[in-house]
Amino acid sequence: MLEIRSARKTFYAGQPDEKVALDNLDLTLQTGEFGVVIGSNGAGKSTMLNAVSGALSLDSGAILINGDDVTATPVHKRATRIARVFQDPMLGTAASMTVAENMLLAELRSTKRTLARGLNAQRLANYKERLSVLGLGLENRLDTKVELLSGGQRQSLSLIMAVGGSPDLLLLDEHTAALDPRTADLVMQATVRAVDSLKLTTLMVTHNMQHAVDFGHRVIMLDAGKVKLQIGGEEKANVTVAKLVDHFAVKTDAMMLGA
Ligand SMILES: Nc1ncnc2c1ncn2[C@@H]1O[C@H](COP(=O)(O)OP(=O)(O)OP(=O)(O)O)[C@@H](O)[C@H]1O
Repeated sequence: MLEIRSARKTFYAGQPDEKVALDNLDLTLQTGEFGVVIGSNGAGKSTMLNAVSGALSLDSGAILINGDDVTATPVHKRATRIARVFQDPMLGTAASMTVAENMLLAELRSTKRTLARGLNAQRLANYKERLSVLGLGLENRLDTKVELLSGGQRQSLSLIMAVGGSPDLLLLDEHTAALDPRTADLVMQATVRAVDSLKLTTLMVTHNMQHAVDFGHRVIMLDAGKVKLQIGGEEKANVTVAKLVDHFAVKTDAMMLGA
């Protein structure tokens, strides 16, 4: 479970270009819930993820993970509980190493074990099983160098590597934004399979309205550092891209009228 309580973050406080990025933002994500965060540029989406991961400290407010207040916990300590996948498919994996070696690296990072026993049969079987969850055939390419994989396969590998340590929370930071539309859809399907099978509590930021409609349990719309709208349950099941875009349009009209 993730709780963000009255989170406030101001950049350049007291200066002419002061910017309130998070404005007493409140958000709760239940254990096993998949929340999809949308919002126009500058709404505060990245700032919120950075505050949750610990990359950015809040001016005030609190972040709780499974009831533990981690607000003052440094980013490297929080990393043991939080997995994060970024936009760039090149970032999360080592290109010159094989799929299996990348999986081993991720395992060692999350468990602090030594390389002593390396890629033994038990580990390889475990990696195959974990990779098969993605439905991309990566389990049959353990000896392939990662540089030979497509961007989508590579991003999906990053995802499965990130969640190997059974994190309390998965943060997806526009992780399909750098991919072509077809590949982005494939990665989203692989993401949902991984999230469902591992029952991960997930917060995903996306600019892709179709993905916000198609995936996740709840759409969370941010605006000016606050949660403007949340759509879950039955309403989420029936929401359309047009309806979501309407909500953006309302805001834009209001801004044009100087509201
Ligand atoms: N490091 C920073 N220094 C100064 N201002 C910042 C910084 N990070 C974000 N901001 C400002 O805070 C506000 C929120 O930015 P943020 O990046 O969180 O928005 P976003 O919703 O992620 O936008 P986008 O969709 O463009 O990524 C913006 O006005 C932005 O200019």
